Amino acid sequence: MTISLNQVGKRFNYDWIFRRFTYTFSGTGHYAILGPNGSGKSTLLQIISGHHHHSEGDVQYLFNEQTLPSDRFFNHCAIVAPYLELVEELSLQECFDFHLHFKSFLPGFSPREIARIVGLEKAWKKQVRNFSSGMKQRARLALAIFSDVPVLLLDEPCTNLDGDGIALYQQLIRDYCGNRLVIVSSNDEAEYGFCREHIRINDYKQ
Ligand SMILES: Nc1ncnc2c1ncn2[C@@H]1O[C@H](COP(=O)(O)OP(=O)(O)OP(=O)(O)O)[C@@H](O)[C@H]1O
Repeated sequence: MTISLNQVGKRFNYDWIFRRFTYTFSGTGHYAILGPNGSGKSTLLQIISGHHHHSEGDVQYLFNEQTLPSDRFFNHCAIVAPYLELVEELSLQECFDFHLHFKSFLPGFSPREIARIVGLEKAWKKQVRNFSSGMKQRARLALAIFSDVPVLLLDEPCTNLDGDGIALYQQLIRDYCGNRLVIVSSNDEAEYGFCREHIRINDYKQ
């Protein structure tokens, strides 16, 4: 997968959040979008994912050397982000079943096995509404990282995780993300330390 942004800018009302962002994300690269609070990291990730529309410039997706319409990109990526809510009424088991209507898991992994790997085996029948915030984040990570997709978009992926949770996240990245395109929006090195490419959003103000 190749994602190319050419002269992309985003404006909310009269405020430009960033401008003239030109960059290509490709192959199995690992990229970190860095910058202080409110600088536009999350907004850029949401433009890449298609959740937000850009105000100027072009975003193009290339898959198997063919142009992918932007409304099809969603099938090829999985997202972890604080604004993406789990369905609170469902149990973890139901959550995984629901997810499987849209995306498959990596070959060889059953939902139960995935729950065990992320330390949620005891919560299998528990309603998500009764999960702690860290348990919800583990569930979000599980659903995204074990999705059989070539692109992972991670927005503040260690939000609400304790030390063990952060170590788990880093292990999941090592074990399952080596052969995928990963873009992390963060200002915490524990979240993006594995990324070789660093993009500073503050370089794209005006
Ligand atoms: N829907 C919106 N309407 C108006 N302004 C918005 C909207 N969404 C984001 N913004 C503004 O865009 C700017 C960038 O926000 P964004 O969430 O992308 O920052 P961030 O770098 O991810 O910050 P943080 O590190 O705090 O998560 C902020 O000034 C924010 O207030």
